[in-house]
Amino acid sequence: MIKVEGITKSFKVAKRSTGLLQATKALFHREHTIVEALKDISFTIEPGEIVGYIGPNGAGKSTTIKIMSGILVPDGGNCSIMGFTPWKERTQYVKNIGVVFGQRSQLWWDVPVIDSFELLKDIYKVPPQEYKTTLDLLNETLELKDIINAPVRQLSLGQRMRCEIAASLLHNPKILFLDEPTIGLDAVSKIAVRQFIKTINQEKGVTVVLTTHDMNDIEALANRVILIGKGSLLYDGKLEELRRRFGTHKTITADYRKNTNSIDIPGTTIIHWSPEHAVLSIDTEQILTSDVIAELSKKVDLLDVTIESQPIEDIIVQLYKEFQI
Ligand SMILES: Nc1ncnc2c1ncn2[C@@H]1O[C@H](COP(=O)(O)OP(=O)(O)OP(=O)(O)O)[C@@H](O)[C@H]1O
Repeated sequence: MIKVEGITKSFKVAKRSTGLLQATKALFHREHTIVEALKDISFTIEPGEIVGYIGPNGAGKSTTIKIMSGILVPDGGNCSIMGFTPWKERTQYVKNIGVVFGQRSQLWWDVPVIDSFELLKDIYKVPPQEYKTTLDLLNETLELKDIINAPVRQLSLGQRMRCEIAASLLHNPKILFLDEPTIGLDAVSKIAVRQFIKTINQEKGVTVVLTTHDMNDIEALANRVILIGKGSLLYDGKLEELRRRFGTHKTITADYRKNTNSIDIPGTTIIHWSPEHAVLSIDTEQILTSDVIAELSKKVDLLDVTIESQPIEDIIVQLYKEFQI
């Protein structure tokens, strides 16, 4: 469905000069630097997938989404999405995709949301009956009824985001590009947006490409992640595999009968200790979790034990450090 092959994109950025002399010189001769936003990016995405496209600030995520949605033209490489080259056959192509940029609005600021929807219906030439059915469904699932008649400028961020997502789906696209759809939302709105994305993926088979800095979005939605850093693709695979390969720590919390002996176990670090309670971090490359529990039970009279995997957030931070991005 989506095939990206060897995409490259650079931006020419004017160097900013400090000081009056340098600024005057810059009037006559402006120096530029080249930012390589994407270097040879390739991947394919199958119909019905939800893919998390992640990486630190400036990695090239938005640039990729803009190329895939036809807004930007790459310097090199190919991109074929449902048989279209996005930036070449834009008018036909955009009927098949929905795009949400969390930081930018596609709705008209001063008019009621419903007026923006009507306009989008006309732009995309959505048949009236199809529009009504889709709108009814969106109204219900995104709970738009109370906000649809208000102008966008009066909406909270969470309310606006629900409207943005609805707007991107009015023409029943097969693919949805979401660039940070949960940015700035409160916990309840984030869960609602995630639930909705899951529903349209499962019930309507919409393919979703999602960029986010919120690893909870990724855990809740994406089976597969593509990680980029400084314009290069660093990992493409299952989230579970990422956890297995790079998640090298677990946390054990233990409650036991009063004990003042040492609970030092090689391969573990004591994060917290008291005579009846301890929290240990285990390096799973050095020792098995089951061996730690066995060792612990020799040293103390265990009452309760919980084991937690390393949060995906930590694994990603560790990866960014490892890849030096
Ligand atoms: N229009 C532009 N002009 C100049 N440089 C740009 C432009 N758009 C992006 N860049 C640069 O390209 C690089 C990639 O930017 P991009 O917005 O794709 O990153 P990102 O991964 O989406 O980052 P973030 O997580 O901060 O949104 C950055 O170094 C950015 O400064």
